[in-house]
Amino acid sequence: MIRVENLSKSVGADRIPILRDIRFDMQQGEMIAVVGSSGSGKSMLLKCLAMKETWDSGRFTVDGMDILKEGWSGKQKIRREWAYLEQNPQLYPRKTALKNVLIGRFGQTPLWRMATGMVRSDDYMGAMDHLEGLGLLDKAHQLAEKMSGGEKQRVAIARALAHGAKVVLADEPVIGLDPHTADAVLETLRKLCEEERATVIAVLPIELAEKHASRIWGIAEGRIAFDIRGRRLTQQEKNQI
Ligand SMILES: Nc1ncnc2c1ncn2[C@@H]1O[C@H](COP(=O)(O)OP(=O)(O)OP(=O)(O)O)[C@@H](O)[C@H]1O
Repeated sequence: MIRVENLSKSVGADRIPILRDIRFDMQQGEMIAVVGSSGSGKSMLLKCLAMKETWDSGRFTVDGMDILKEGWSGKQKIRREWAYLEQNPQLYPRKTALKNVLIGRFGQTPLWRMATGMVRSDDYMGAMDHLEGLGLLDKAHQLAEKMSGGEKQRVAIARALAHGAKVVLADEPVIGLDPHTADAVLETLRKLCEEERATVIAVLPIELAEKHASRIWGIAEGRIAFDIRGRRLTQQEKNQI
């Protein structure tokens, strides 16, 4: 179980508040969509959860561990077990899509194998399966630098899946994708939740959130304005964000 209590974050010399008193519990297997207008704090929320940004205050409990109190080892737990997919995914430009996905398994691969570049066949098959699931089988041997933004996003998702991430934090993972591919990517993430019991938190447009997510958080002025499950947004909720 993951619990966040009173997460607040402000920035700059003037301490402008960006996140205010965020609190929630989430369980394994949930697919949570974060919706809200531009500048409402969606990306900052994901960055704080990924421990890419410091917290001003709050409590963050994951599997019974008090992440902020644990300091470095708390941060390491999140970095090891969670995947953060930023808007512009960081890939190795001179490596192929497949190699970029396999790099995601390095945390679980012996050092000598990383050094020699020898990859287990089940790692290879797993990486190809993930690329296929995300519609990238024909791009497996293409250099990352030659891929479009949407393709790079999908390689980054495949890498997170190959890494066996327990929680995937995805900032606008389907931006720029055609509707068919966007649906396929979100289906893949949903399957990950259902079959592997992973948790996904993704910033999405409202219509895709309603179609694919099991839970929707509406963010307004750095607060969770609503937290709903298993239904579409009401007009009143849409007006809140
Ligand atoms: N490092 C920073 N310094 C100053 N202001 C920041 C910083 N990071 C974010 N902000 C501000 O915090 C607010 C929330 O930013 P955030 O990127 O979380 O918004 P968002 O909801 O993800 O927006 P978008 O949908 O446009 O990506 C914005 O007003 C942004 O300008």
